[in-house]
Amino acid sequence: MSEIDGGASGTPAVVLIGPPAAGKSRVGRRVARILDLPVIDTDKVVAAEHGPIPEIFAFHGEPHFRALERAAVADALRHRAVVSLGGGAVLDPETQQQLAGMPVVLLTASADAVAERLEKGARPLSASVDAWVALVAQRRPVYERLAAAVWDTSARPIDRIAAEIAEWATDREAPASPTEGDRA
Ligand SMILES: Nc1ncnc2c1ncn2[C@@H]1O[C@H](COP(=O)(O)OP(=O)(O)OP(=O)(O)O)[C@@H](O)[C@H]1O
Ligand SMILES: O=C(O)C1=C[C@@H](O)[C@@H](O)[C@H](O)C1
Ligand SMILES: [Mg+2]
Repeated sequence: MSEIDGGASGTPAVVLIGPPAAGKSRVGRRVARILDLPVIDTDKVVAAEHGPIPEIFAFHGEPHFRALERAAVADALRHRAVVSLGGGAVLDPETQQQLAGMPVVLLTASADAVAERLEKGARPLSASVDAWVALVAQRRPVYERLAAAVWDTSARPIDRIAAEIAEWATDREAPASPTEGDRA
């Protein structure tokens, strides 16, 4: 299953949020594989439909990108899938409302861990570690408020983190064991 076609209608098994380079895309792919679900990466959806994200920022500006992102996120959150959101998607009030009650997992990472990762990709709002640190400091309250669980990806293998998140999501959906009263 690709990262841009979402699969069946429903609610997500896991929604990954967090700062740029925290690992949302990589971890999302692995969690989806374990759960045998499609993965939807909203950055990839926007890029597939509208072109590379750095170009959208450069030619049309951030507000335009956010509008495209909001639509992609709203659609993704209506699917039975593992959904990886873009790092800034949670700033949108409509998205915040839609995430209420969903299995939202925050991925975090230290500045040191991210320093190496930022070298590998073009991220318009995180061109330097200092920019990343400032952006995370500003967003942290929103990330933490929306998260039902948190994993730090700084120093642990992606496979272990993904296995734990998949287990958490499965447990969360398991029907509660019957109480005395229910069994009667
Ligand atoms: N637990 C980890 N250990 C080591 N490297 C990791 C880990 N998680 C992610 N990475 C690396 O960090 C980089 C960024 O990961 P990824 O693209 O998944 O982040 P992201 O949160 O989706 O970022 P963005 O917000 O830019 O989409 C990749 O090179 C990935 O291999
Ligand atoms: O943190 C952000 O605001 C962004 C993160 C990326 O995932 C992309 O969605 C885009 O580069 C913006
Ligand atoms: Mg990503």
